[in-house]
Amino acid sequence: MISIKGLSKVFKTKHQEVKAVDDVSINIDKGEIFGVIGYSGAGKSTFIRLINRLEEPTNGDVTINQTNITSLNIGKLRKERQKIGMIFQHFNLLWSRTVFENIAFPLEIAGVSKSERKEKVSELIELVGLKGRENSYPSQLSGGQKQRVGIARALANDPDVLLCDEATSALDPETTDDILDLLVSINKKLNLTIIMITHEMHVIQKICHRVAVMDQGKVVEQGDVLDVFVKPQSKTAKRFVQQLSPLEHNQEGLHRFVTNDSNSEVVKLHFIGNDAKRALISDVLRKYVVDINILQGSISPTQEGAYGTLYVEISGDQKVITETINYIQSSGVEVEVIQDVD
Ligand SMILES: Nc1ncnc2c1ncn2[C@@H]1O[C@H](COP(=O)(O)OP(=O)(O)OP(=O)(O)O)[C@@H](O)[C@H]1O
Repeated sequence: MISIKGLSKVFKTKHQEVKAVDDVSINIDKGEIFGVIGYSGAGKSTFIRLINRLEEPTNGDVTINQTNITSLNIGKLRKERQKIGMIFQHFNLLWSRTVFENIAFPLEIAGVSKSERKEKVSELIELVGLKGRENSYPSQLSGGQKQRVGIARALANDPDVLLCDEATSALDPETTDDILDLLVSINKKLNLTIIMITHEMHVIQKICHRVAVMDQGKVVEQGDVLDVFVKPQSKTAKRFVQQLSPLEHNQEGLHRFVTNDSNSEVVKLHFIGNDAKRALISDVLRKYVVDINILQGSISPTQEGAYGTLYVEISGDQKVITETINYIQSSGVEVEVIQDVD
């Protein structure tokens, strides 16, 4: 549905050139929530602004529903932009207008009649959970409520795509989760495609189906959220994943828990999707005469299912330990034998 090919943006200043976005290619499916994560300065904001041409690309193409956005003249671009909603970190509301008037604004610009505007705005107010606040001004609203107005306004012209530029970065953790839940429910209800720019791995974990990791203008990794979380390939993705769930990727200090029994192996088990719900340990103990000492573990939910990691020490007869590991592996749970326990 969205095809981004070889997209680049070079900013030329007096003394230097900055490649803010460097040859980025991404395909996004209809109804997908696609996350783009990167540290400050990675080029995320520039990238998202290139999609609706708030920023003009230096090179490359953005095609949405077969329309090449990059080649449109300004008149056609304006029309096409009505199908691309956008929300911002600092909400960008009109402070002299009420909630109702803010949401009605894009409809006024699109030339929608007063009675239709009223109907549509009421529908949107209901959708984002702001009933009763129609006549409030932005200054009278909390951050979460302001972003709900931003979302309603972005949806006014029934867009095909919603661009979210750090939409939860100014909110506290609880309000962030409320807004993320709202975005998921809108995505499901309207089958709306959402592109989410963020520096928070929690946002990706909670709502995205796929993710691209940006570093110095380039996409250094992209894939299903579960895959990137379980097996991050790039240095940047590894850093992000580790921040979110340090336990899973940090085996330092494990030596404090192992028995140092010569007849034991320390292994790391990776559970993905439905495997995370299995009672694997009791299953193994019913089948094999071994002891299992749980060292550390965690489980994290994502939009695409849960993933978890468990470090265990398996003790017993070496032959039986090997059989146990083979059995766990054959049941679909990935096993990594840890040779040197830190
Ligand atoms: N208008 C501009 N003129 C010159 N350089 C710019 C301009 N906008 C962005 N840049 C540079 O492009 C690079 C990418 O910036 P961008 O804001 O896209 O990154 P970001 O990942 O969104 O970071 P942040 O989250 O801090 O905004 C940075 O080096 C920035 O200084």
